[in-house]
Amino acid sequence: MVSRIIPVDAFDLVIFGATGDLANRKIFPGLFRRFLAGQMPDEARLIGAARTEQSREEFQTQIRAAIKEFVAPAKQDATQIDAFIERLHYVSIDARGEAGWSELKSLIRPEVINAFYFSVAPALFGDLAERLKTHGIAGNDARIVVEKPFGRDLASARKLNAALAEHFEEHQIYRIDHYLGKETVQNLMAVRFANILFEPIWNSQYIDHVQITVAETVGVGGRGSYYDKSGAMRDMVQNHLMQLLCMIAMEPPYHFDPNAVRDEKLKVIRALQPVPPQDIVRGQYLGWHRDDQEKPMPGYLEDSEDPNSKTESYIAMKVHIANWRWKNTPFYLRTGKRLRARTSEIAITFKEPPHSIFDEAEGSWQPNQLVIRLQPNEGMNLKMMIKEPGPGGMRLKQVPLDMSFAQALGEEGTDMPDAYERLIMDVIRGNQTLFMRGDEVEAAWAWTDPIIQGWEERGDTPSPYDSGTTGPDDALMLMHRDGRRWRHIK
Ligand SMILES: NC(=O)C1=CN([C@@H]2O[C@H](COP(=O)(O)OP(=O)(O)OC[C@H]3O[C@@H](n4cnc5c(N)ncnc54)[C@H](OP(=O)(O)O)[C@@H]3O)[C@@H](O)[C@H]2O)C=CC1
Ligand SMILES: O=C1O[C@H](COP(=O)(O)O)[C@@H](O)[C@H](O)[C@H]1O
Repeated sequence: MVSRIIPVDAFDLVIFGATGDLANRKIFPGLFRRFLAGQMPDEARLIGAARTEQSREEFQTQIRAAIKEFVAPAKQDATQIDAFIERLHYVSIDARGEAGWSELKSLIRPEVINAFYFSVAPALFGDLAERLKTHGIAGNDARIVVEKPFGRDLASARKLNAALAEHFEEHQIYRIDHYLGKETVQNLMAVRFANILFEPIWNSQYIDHVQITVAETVGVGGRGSYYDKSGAMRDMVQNHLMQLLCMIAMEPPYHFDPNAVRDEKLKVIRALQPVPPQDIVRGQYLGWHRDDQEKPMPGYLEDSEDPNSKTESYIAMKVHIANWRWKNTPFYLRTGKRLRARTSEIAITFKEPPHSIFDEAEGSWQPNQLVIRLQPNEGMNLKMMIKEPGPGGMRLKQVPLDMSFAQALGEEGTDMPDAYERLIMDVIRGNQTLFMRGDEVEAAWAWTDPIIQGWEERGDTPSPYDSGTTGPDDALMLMHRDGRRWRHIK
């Protein structure tokens, strides 16, 4: 079975920052894959824009190389690449200058969908928004797509929102959080709201706690200067982990509709309790000499190039949501770089049955757990108690009801669009459900800011941890002292 392709209408998509890393690694390769999938109409036009002076042909050569490097060899069909490349145009534009805009205007067809992807530093968002309007390029139906980071605190996020709002309505603004474009993250909503099984027990009466883990093996090398001003809290928790938490915690929206979904997420963010310092562990990775590598891998302080940096590359925290559904069910979040494995998952641990009828089974009982694997091997695992087979009496054993989406769905489950492809196509379709609304981003910063300010005021230093491990030992204590354990990162 092959996945159902929903065709989009004709469009002109301008990518500002077309010579940059994100455009080359994700955006253009993703657009090529959508082209291969037959989702791009013949009339689609893709226009790259950046300051670099180059011809259309030189830009086409750049994107050819990007496709070669970042698209799987099995998809490298020369005829298809030629056909895709034909759709590419290039305009040299400085976001802060006036040259190039009339050339861009001449390429934009007002009768088709117009979208403008700001794949540039956030400091340029306001300049681009303003010039798109003053040069009469973006009409009232045009869409703009903005990348993260959307601010570094509440004040800067408000400023960015205000700068965009001067020229565009909220329904035209698509704030990207690429986690929302991941297949399994959307599956969370299907699992919760398309099945009757879970909803009656989806609350603090039945759920003991929730663990959200996004573990990475990569360090911050190459992005040290950006990351050092950000840290795991701003880079991952304020956005990606927050969105995962919202998907688990939100009330059922009345409809799968952009504002209905985002209203419910916003309520969750607003209900997040302040987090006291004892409920947060920050870490920073140390250098590592792996047996299989000749050279030692640098520690965070070398990667960040600031030998005194107090920025965290790891964070674990216990979060409470102050509402009826979640009172007394903690959410434990953790994310870090240079950990043992690349694993992203959400684990929901249920409470024990109110009374056990199996006296002999005492001690062997383990809680039901629903584990939703976001990556790798996307799928779900429901851990259940059954009788241990054999004549040994009523002894209980925990077994997994494990489903890998790839296996369950066959070809349909393996050839999924990646997050960026899906989100760009949603922009063209005009569907904002998987994009963050301005008030949502501000609410997330309003919760994050006091936590970061507390570290800065106290001069907190992150705990060092060995690369290739599960993070600092203090993070184990965060759970142990509550009589709980983190799931193993493997
Ligand atoms: N790379 C990634 O994996 C991710 C990136 N992001 C975000 O995406 C955005 C782009 O990131 P990335 O591609 O890595 O950045 P790069 O530094 O690699 O690229 C920046 C792009 O902006 C262009 N640019 C810079 N100044 C101007 C200007 N004054 N006018 C017009 N264009 C300009 C540059 O081209 P030129 O010099 O030719 O003008 C280049 O094309 C950033 O906001 C980043 O935070 C978010 C998530 C992941
Ligand atoms: O936005 C970001 O996400 C990546 C992790 O994304 P994934 O899709 O590979 O899980 C992270 O490495 C990066 O620091 C952060 O900016």
